[in-house]
Amino acid sequence: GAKWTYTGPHGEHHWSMHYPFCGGSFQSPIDIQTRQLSFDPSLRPIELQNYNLSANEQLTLGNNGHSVVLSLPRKMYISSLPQRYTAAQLHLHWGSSHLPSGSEHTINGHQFAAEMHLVHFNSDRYPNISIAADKSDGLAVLGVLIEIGEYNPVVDHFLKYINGIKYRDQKVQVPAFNIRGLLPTRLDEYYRYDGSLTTPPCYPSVLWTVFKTPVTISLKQFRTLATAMYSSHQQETVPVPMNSNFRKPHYTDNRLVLCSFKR
Ligand SMILES: NS(=O)(=O)c1cc(-c2ccccc2)cc(-c2ccccc2)c1
Ligand SMILES: [Zn+2]
Repeated sequence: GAKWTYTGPHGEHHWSMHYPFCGGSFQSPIDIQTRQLSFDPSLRPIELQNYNLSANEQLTLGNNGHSVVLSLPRKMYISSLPQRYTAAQLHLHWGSSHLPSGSEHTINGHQFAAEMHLVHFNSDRYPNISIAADKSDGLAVLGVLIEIGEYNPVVDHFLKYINGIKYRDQKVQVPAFNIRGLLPTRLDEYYRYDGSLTTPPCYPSVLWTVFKTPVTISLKQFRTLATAMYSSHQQETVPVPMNSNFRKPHYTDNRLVLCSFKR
């Protein structure tokens, strides 16, 4: 598709020129206002199957020009939703080394250092993620807020290979690991709303689950994430550093934002 960026003439305010849904409704991310939440007792703990991958398997870690993307095997899925949502990939959004705030979802206006998205598609209804991507019940994304603190040994399972994917379209194979370890302990406490892809084409096709509890990475890990990669190809004369790859929050309008927990 047409090129898009997070700043400049192809930045998010211009996305709708080539990607009309980006100017539409049900857009993500949003600012989660905890005083406006509706507790929904029917929101069950998130249940994940086959997330505990073995080191004998390999995953593809890539630079797609906008983020670091880790491919996930189809045996991984969410089993607690009305239909099976099968894993496709995970990727991150972050700030810059000078401004370590780059999450997409914010809580009461507070932006976290980064955010991880685990993208799943409705495999009960659609044969693959490309077909599912623009369907209203097509995708389910798990959002994990990331703040700077304790070193995160699980994130290093892929972060330590990031210098092999410095440039756009580079890929490396990495040993798989327990993807569950990337998520917070409490999978029963989360925010839930209907939204969209936070990047073009911004399809309003995402059932969002944002966990209440952030995970931490160390400042050193954050700086690695925020400074290692470029959005440009290796052979390009002008290297474009990849950072601040987050979309600004959108108005919730009259959308209900649910939560699975009281208080
Ligand atoms: N941020 S997100 O979760 O809404 C998201 C989902 C998907 C996505 C992935 C597979 C199938 C369908 C949708 C792709 C991206 C993306 C991020 C960076 C660059 C390009 C695309 C982002
Ligand atoms: Zn994302």
